[in-house]
Amino acid sequence: MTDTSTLREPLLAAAQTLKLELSDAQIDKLLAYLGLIQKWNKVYNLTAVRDPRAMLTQHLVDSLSLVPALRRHAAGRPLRLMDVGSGGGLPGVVLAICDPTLDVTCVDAVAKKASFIKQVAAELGLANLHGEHSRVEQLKAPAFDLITSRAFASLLDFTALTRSHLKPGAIWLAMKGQHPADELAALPADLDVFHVEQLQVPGLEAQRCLIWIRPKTEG
Ligand SMILES: C[S@@+](CC[C@H](N)C(=O)[O-])C[C@H]1O[C@@H](n2cnc3c(N)ncnc32)[C@H](O)[C@@H]1O
Repeated sequence: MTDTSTLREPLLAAAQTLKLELSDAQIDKLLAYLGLIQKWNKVYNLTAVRDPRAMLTQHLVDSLSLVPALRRHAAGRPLRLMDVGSGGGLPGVVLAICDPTLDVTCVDAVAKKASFIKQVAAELGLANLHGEHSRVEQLKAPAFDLITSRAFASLLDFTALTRSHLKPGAIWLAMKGQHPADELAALPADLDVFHVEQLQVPGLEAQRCLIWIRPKTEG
């Protein structure tokens, strides 16, 4: 596996800034995951970011910024989560590592990316991580408590394509850059955007926010 030991200190510092408690084993797994992305990037075409330090900040720490909010919401409940358009597993793999009570399915339309997730699950011993090769609109799977996405689609497409996969009472969590006013305005009236949360990503100047949505009829 690629040596990621020089990234341990910056990762620990980022976790501390996010006030995120992570065990040594979780830090080890996050670094090992980064090592697997670096090792297999050319084969699986996972990310355009090549520099390991940039990968740490732009992908791993960016995904980690979602974890405090998710822990607050899950409060230790064993929830089923789908990360749609997960690509190389962002944020799905990071969530599976940081919260073992979540059962995480990473769905992607590209077979190689779903294979990479299965490989990560096997190599890191993550029994709560699954890779599914499917367009999400054709996915056959039991319903989920939470559906996340990062750099996947507009809020309208994200919610429309995945609505049939929500359990009663389930919610969507969309990771976005700048506050997406136009995308929010395009959502149908039967959806409730019940929280828009600013995220601070240590080391990133860019704006980030998290959009919490649920169906009004099932809220
Ligand atoms: C820009 S990438 C983002 C990957 C990852 N979430 C990230 O933040 O790095 C978008 C991903 O969505 C996948 N995708 C696009 N349309 C899809 C669909 N209808 N169902 C499942 N995956 C899809 C693509 O194959 C691609 O891997």
